Amino acid sequence: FSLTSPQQLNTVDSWGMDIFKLAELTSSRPLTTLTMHIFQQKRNLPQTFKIKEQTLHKYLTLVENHYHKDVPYHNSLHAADVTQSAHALLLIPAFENKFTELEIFATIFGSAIHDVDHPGVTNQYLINTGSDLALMYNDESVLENHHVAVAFKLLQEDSCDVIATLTPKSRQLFRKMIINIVLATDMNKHMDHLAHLKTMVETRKISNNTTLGLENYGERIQILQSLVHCSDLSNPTKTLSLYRKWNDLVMQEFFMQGDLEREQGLEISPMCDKTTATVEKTQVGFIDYIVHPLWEAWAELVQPYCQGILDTLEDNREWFVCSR
Ligand SMILES: CC(=O)CCCOc1nc(Oc2ccc3c(c2)CO[B-]3(O)O)c(Cl)cc1C#N
Ligand SMILES: [Mg+2]
Ligand SMILES: [Zn+2]
Repeated sequence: FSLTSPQQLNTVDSWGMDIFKLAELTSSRPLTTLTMHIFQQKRNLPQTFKIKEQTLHKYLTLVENHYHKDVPYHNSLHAADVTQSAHALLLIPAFENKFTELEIFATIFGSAIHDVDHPGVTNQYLINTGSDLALMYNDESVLENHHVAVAFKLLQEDSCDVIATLTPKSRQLFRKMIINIVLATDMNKHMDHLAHLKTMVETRKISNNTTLGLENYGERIQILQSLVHCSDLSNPTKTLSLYRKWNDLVMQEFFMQGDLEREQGLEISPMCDKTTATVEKTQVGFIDYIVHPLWEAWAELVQPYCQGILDTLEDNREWFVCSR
């Protein structure tokens, strides 16, 4: 797997990396290529945790194969995009030497697996249709629980256990962090999460200490959860051409779900009815109620490092307003 790393990979540290181009160059194995590159070239994690290159490659290939190629948005390209975005956010100077190697490992790993085996429909759809997954997880964070369970199940495959060399204590902490990070990507948890982030920003202001509160696990994991959640909702903060590509893909996925709901005589979910939805209105609403408040809080927490990202988000919103 000494992939001659496509020159695209030398933009892996930047916010504007074109992951679509990487997918073309790697015959659509972007997740494995990108994550190997970040682990090895950028973070030296196999060295730190004595992970054999073959084990890491085999596991990432298995994970990538468990993303659905026929799902327009929630496939391995989205996972690669979130992983690269999370990697770029971890490089913010405010975080320099703030997180342990295990926390960095968990953040990159958690991003790579955070949507594995996503079926291309929402939690609500799985609940409404009485799916086996909803039955399994009692309607609570159904997809997110499934993503974590699949990721850990795949570790048990032959020579795929990338955390075999960790001490039992580190394995336990790693697993706890992955569960906390991936379950925090459930949109049902978004408002609680945003409230906690705002509290963290306020307390930092009051105590006007410039350093981030990183005393206890609760605060540390909350920053990593926010970092991955922001990466998961980063499409509108990227260059307009990238954002419009992601938007086309997610609307295809939503409309496919709407078609399924119409066929089954179910109420059609918000944003999923291709006969009524106006894509631009959907995006302006998503930015105004979800994405901008989150990124505004995040930018304040790490100021001034994400001001440019917030500016792009606001410009992109204006573009969608004018184009509807
Ligand atoms: C162009 C975009 O920015 C698309 C982002 C996804 O578009 C939405 N996603 C929403 O919620 C989720 C956000 C994250 C995720 C999921 C659902 C399931 O897996 B995931 O972790 O990727 C909501 Cl509520 C609205 C939109 C809109 N538009
Ligand atoms: Mg998800
Ligand atoms: Zn996602």
